[in-house]
Amino acid sequence: MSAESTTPGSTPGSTRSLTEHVAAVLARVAALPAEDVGLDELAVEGPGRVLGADVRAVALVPPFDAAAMDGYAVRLADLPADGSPATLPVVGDLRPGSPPDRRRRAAGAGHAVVEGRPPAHHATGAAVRIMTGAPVPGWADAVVPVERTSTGRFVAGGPTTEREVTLARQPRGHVRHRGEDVRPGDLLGRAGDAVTPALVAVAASAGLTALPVRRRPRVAVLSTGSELVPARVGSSSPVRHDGLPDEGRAADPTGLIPDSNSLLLAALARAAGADVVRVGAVPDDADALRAALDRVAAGPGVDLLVTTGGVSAGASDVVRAVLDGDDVRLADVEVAAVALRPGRPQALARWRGVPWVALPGNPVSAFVSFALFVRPAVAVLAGREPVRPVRRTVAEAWPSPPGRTHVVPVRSLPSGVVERAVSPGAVRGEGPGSGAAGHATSALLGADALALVHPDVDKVEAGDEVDVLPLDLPFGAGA
Ligand SMILES: Nc1nc2c(c(=O)[nH]1)N[C@H]1C(S)=C(S)[C@@H](COP(=O)(O)OP(=O)(O)OC[C@H]3O[C@@H](n4cnc5c(N)ncnc54)[C@H](O)[C@@H]3O)O[C@H]1N2
Ligand code: MOO
Repeated sequence: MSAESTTPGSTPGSTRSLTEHVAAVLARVAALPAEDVGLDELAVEGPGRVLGADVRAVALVPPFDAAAMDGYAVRLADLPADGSPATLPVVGDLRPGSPPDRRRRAAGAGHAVVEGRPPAHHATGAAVRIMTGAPVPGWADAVVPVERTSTGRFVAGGPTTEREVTLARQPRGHVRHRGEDVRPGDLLGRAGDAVTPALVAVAASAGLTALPVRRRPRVAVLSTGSELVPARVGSSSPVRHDGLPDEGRAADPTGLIPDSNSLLLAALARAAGADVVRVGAVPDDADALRAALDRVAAGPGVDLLVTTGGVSAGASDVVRAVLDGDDVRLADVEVAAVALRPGRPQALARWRGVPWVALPGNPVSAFVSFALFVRPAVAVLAGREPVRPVRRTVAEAWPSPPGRTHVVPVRSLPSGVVERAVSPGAVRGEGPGSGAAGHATSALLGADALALVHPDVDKVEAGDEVDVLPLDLPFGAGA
């Protein structure tokens, strides 16, 4: 994040810039230890694992000289140098999986041992049928593709029938040479790189059976608010579906709303490469929150607690009530007003030693706060570099209230410029919809990045460049 000035806010606690709060969060986490995990497990586990150490090859790839084409292995010296054809006896048939002919290579002469046939000796040389991937005999130095020979083609599964073959030198040898791809000691991946499908495959080819990877961070997410009910189909949904003309606008009789934040944060944490423990909603009751935190923090291996809501100045702000109280389980409390819109009220602490990032409850604020503070923390725990903002040109002007970093959900157009992502309400001409409002979550639906407009800027003009934090790099290799 770029450096910026701080602006006083109404939320109690110290006032700080976005950059300062990012630093405060990251100061509380460190890379988890590395452990060796088998390639078979890594292959099916999915993305999110990061190398804890450099990885080097221990074997040659290819491990032996191998045919790159189905055809005949020959010794070039046995074929006329002017490219005219020669007829050679076919003395063997090598398939992938056949052992290399070490005995004859060591002797430096003679021909391949034919499966089921005795070795043949021909003063003028010989050819051996060879299939792609089979070891090339030590005496041979080229493979002539079958379609360039008198045989024309091989019949799959058919016997070796031809006793001789007519062929000529080809411009290419069609031999994959031992170790030409990878040699022991070659660097395959660096500490901090994401485990990719290619790395798993190359490591296997290069003689490794496991990789040193950091444990996947385990993140517990918990939302607070007595207004929250689980978003379950068929439950006592507070939304009216009575078919009245004002359906969807009717005043909700219960004051309850679906708990969308714990779903949002769980999905974001998963997309950031974490394992997730989703607690769901806890009512605005300090004892209930303390008990929920205890249940999560006492469990095995939770590396980060993330809560939403209850962090501002309201009478029922339960996170504040717990953070402001005296408790032996609580440590290192920082309550901050961050010069950020949305996402100003923030708090940090430890509960039973587990780092706790308390995000505001407004859903867009929670989303933005996750992207700015929690995703980088997950990256650090995982041993990855956090995703960094990039510069992008904006397609259209928009107002930007100065004094705070204005976070605007944007989407990238095919030309690479970005425009604001808007909510259905804004499309209808109602509501703020630009995502500037902390509650207009639907503006996030089409967003692939967050524009971070500097606190000094009061208007973004078409053609301006702004910092943009990509949202679509869930398991990025550190780019
Ligand atoms: N006097 C002040 N009031 C407020 C301030 C302030 O500085 N002084 N800050 C405002 C800002 S900015 C924000 S953001 C919110 C954040 O407050 P809280 O973290 O205490 O959030 P809540 O009050 O619990 O909830 C805010 C809003 O979001 C809805 N919400 C909460 N959790 C969920 C959930 N899990 N799923 C869906 N929706 C949720 C909640 O119902 C509220 O509408 O405070 C302002 N007030
Ligand atoms: O900052 Mo609140 O987080 O504006 O919505």
